[in-house]
Amino acid sequence: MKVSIIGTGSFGTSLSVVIDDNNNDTLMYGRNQEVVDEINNEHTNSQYLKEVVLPSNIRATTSLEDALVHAELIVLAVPVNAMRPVCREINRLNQTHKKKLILVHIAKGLELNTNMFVSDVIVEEIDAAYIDSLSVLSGPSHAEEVALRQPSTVVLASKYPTDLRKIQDVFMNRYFRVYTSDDIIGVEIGGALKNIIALSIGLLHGLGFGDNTKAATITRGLQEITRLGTKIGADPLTFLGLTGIGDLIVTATSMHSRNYRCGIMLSSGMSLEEAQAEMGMVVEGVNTTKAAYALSQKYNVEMPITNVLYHYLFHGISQEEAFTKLMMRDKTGETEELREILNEQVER
Ligand SMILES: NC(=O)C1=CN([C@@H]2O[C@H](COP(=O)(O)OP(=O)(O)OC[C@H]3O[C@@H](n4cnc5c(N)ncnc54)[C@H](O)[C@@H]3O)[C@@H](O)[C@H]2O)C=CC1
Ligand SMILES: O=C(CO)COP(=O)(O)O
Repeated sequence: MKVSIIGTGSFGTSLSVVIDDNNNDTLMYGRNQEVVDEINNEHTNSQYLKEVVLPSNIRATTSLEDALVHAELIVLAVPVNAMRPVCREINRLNQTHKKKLILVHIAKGLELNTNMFVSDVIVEEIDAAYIDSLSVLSGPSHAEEVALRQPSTVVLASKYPTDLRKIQDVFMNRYFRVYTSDDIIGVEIGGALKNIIALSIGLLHGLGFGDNTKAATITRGLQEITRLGTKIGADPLTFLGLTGIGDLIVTATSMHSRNYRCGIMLSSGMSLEEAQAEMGMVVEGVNTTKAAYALSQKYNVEMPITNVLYHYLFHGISQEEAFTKLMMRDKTGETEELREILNEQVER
């Protein structure tokens, strides 16, 4: 297949290796001329993936129109905050070309201010008449390891009933196993909200807290992600899978994770702005904490960790207040709140 990857950052570049290994004709679009030249001439992308040599047939362009014309399938591999402008531009260019688009996005987060899922942002910006299919690819998959062909497993979930098998073949191979799902809400919520928990655990790690506290945060974090997701209409089983607990483990326990590392930087006294600038790559957990906090209020779902991180990051509550809020909140059964939400779903 002819595949265009929109975005020459960490994950877009690592997926170019997978897609090229599967004998697809791979073109990357990037807005930065130097990065594009480096991919074409040196077959590296040293700003985002050090020590990785890309297959020499992967090409890159700074022309979004060329990428659109080339594509039988488009992989949208930009951060959440870039998804809307990029899709708007694709849609504008497509008024001339009138292509029916097969779209796969890989962004993990919620849009700031609108609190929307990425797939909904895409649908808002690209004319329905031009969308043939729209899927999300998500799961435990650090770009650094995918690019080195380390065995990884992900999930492809679609918004529309579509021929997922055809898309699965573009990505799947002996080191990149792709499962399918029809629960796009669950897959997107899991991918987005694990960043909040990873950021929290990075903070805890940096502040010197131990394994008990981290295990509690991962487990109770999954519980609150599942509560919000189920309330919004996700299948609760999705959170037991790769895009739920799987991505939570890989992100909340790894120095590859930008969210985890951002938490560590904050614990050393850096401001949010300083930590994000130092990272030089997207830290989706920051905006997603704001958006998820807003959703928890809107849907009246208890999300204590998200709530505390939100107030810690944006309203300067102290560590002591944060722990009091978490440890001394109203007494409850371990699964009581989730059970109530599940019962509501059954009644509907
Ligand atoms: N890095 C990883 O291991 C993984 C990342 N993701 C998700 O993928 C998304 C992208 O992440 P990364 O590739 O890691 O980010 P990154 O920070 O490494 O790269 C982002 C890329 O997007 C480009 N970009 C930003 N705004 C743009 C615009 N308006 N037009 C064109 N290009 C634009 C940047 O120039 C850069 O090349 C995020 O939502 C992240 O959560 C998903 C799976 C794994
Ligand atoms: O989503 C990821 C791996 O699955 C990467 O997480 P970070 O954005 O925290 O690096």
